[in-house]
Amino acid sequence: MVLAQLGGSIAAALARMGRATVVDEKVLAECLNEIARALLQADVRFETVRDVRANIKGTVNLDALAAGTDKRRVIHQAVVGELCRMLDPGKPAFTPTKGKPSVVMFVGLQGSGKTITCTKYADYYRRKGFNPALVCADTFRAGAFDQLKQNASKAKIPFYGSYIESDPVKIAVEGVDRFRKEKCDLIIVDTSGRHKQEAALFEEMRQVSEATKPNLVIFVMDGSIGQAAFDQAQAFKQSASVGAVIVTKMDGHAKGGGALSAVAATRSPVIFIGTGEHLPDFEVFDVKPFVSRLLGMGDLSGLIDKIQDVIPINQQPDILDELTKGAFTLRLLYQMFQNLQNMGPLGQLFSMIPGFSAQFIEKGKEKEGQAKIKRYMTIMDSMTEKELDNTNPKLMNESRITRIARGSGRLVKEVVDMLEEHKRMAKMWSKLPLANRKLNMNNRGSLKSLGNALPPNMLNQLGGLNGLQNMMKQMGTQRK
Ligand SMILES: Nc1nc2c(ncn2[C@@H]2O[C@H](COP(=O)(O)OP(=O)(O)OP(=O)(O)O)[C@@H](O)[C@H]2O)c(=O)[nH]1
Repeated sequence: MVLAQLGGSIAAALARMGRATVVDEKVLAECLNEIARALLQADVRFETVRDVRANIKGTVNLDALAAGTDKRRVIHQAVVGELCRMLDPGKPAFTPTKGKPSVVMFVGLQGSGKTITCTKYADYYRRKGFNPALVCADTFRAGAFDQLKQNASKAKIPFYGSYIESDPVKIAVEGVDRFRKEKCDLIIVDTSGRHKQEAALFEEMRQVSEATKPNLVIFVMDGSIGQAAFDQAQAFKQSASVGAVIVTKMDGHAKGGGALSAVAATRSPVIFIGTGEHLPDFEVFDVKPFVSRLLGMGDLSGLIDKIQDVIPINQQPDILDELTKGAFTLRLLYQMFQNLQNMGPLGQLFSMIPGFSAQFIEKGKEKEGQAKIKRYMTIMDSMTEKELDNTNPKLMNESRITRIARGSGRLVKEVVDMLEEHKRMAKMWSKLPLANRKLNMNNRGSLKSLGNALPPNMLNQLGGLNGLQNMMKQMGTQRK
């Protein structure tokens, strides 16, 4: 996952604090030191880190806590709350409405990833049922139109541009008019970039904007510039009435934390992040779910989106009933893995599932995650029906484990590891109150808002893979 290292360090600091016999000022200070170090390493501004730290300390106030209060929980909540605050500009951006024509203009420096991001954005909304179109008003860079054309064709999105016309305003107006007539509800205008912020760029942006009257101007920024994002975002915001930001190249960049927090400090909402060079490498940026995923606590709303994108309704297994009735058996785990394998980029998915460890999430380690699932499934293939449906912890004795290992061609240690992992998930599952297992949600909107509204620790409580299964079940009733 994006910023897996930062998330991992903060989660580790919290876990260490959680293991302390007594949580006192010293333990809290150590935990905060570790968190501050992790944030600084992710290139978050010193002043921001200082404020985060002071605010957590102010919120927690150990001395004032009533006897019997779960201090670990209070600290955990304060950290999550502060991380959210750090990344939240406090105002939402314009979002297009299906069936109602919107014009969205993209601006940014050359090489920021603007062109591919336009297509990712169009593709994202196409998958949501919109009818998007792309207009290439970048006449500055030779080859810009070809690049957009190539991307757009690949994504099957209509496009407009010209090899000979050199006036970006003319192209933009023609393109927007044409797609308005064709009843496209999301017309995306890609504008020229420049190597640096310069007057000519801002003047061109102003002219295109005046001529096309966009509902939203999106500034695309390279996330690897870290804290420098503040000045850049500020300059674009002032010169081009930027309404939202997309931060690209968040994959594998330690400075991403700096970029995100710096953009937020300009009070510009970050709406998506780019996490690679391909179309699906694009994630909605929503502060609470992002922080939740960052700390390995899952992101239910993102997961719903993903599931709805990839799994046809008639292929949804109806296993919620089994889950609500019975225990979290190995058979259920097997079925969940089976479903997960159909869902595409595993790294992205795992980070949305509460309870999955950071190793599953880290970008570049998806293959290992996938291999692990395959391994687990091979092991389970060698189990008897009784073993798969078993709820008695004593059943899996040495001789059974040895037999399963031999049968699946895996090491005994691997079988034991899998059983341990299953035990961990089953434990999370068992902690969940029965009422929560039967979440009754009637529409996608309420599901999404629930995912967003839940405090992260509650998301955590939803535990393991059961949240996923609840949602799968819901999909069956929502997509009519
Ligand atoms: N790793 C990574 N690379 C990205 C991402 N987004 C874009 N890129 C790459 O960044 C490079 C520049 O992307 P372009 O789309 O050509 O950049 P641009 O901003 O449109 O450039 P101009 O049209 O000249 O303004 C390309 O090699 C992209 O593949 C991302 O999220 N991650």
